[in-house]
Amino acid sequence: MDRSPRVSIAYHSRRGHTRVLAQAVRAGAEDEGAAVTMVLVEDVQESDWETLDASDAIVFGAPTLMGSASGAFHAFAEATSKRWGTESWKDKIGAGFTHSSCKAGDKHITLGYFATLAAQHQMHWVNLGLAPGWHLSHESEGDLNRLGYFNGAAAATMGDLGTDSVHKADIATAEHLGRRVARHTAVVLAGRAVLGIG
Ligand SMILES: Cc1cc2nc3c(=O)[nH]c(=O)nc-3n(C[C@H](O)[C@H](O)[C@H](O)COP(=O)(O)O)c2cc1C
Repeated sequence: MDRSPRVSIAYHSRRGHTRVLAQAVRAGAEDEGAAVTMVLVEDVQESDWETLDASDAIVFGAPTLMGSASGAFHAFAEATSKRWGTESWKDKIGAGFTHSSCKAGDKHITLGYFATLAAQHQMHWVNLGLAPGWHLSHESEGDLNRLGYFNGAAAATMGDLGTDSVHKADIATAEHLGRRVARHTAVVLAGRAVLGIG
């Protein structure tokens, strides 16, 4: 493969916490050599659609609101139906992350929804790839994947706290996801090049 993996992060954030995660995913992916573009799903321009269409991987991100991805993200997901119709995102890499106030807060539904959206587009889902942290008595809240999710990166910040309070372990977990997506995308691109399947 003679080019960097192209990774887009398509996300929504109301108050900035999910943006902190998006920036961490970006940092991790860039650390692994990916070219990363951020797409704000509440304001998708034609150039953003072109960026998404040209991406090797798309990472979905949104706060969990009322037990699922935010309404703005769902509106974006509906707008991707044109790509669904043309199967133009088929075989891209997909992954996801979410933030909410509660430690659990039904975030698994948001991550599961992202995986379903990727499956509808016939994409390949990359999970978090971490054992759960902070689940044995000698472990700590500072562990990677401290909230114990598998389908993507999840973070929790109490509802009255600002973006400075996003937990360092959650930021590191999001960085891990970005590195994993970039690495896996590079492997897929190299494999396709060797096999001559584009
Ligand atoms: C309408 C609404 C619904 C919410 N629903 C949930 C929820 O289901 N679970 C949860 O843990 N937090 C919930 N929250 C808290 C949000 O997840 C939290 O404000 C959000 O993740 C902050 O991220 P942001 O700064 O990126 O917008 C809700 C907040 C609002 C305003």
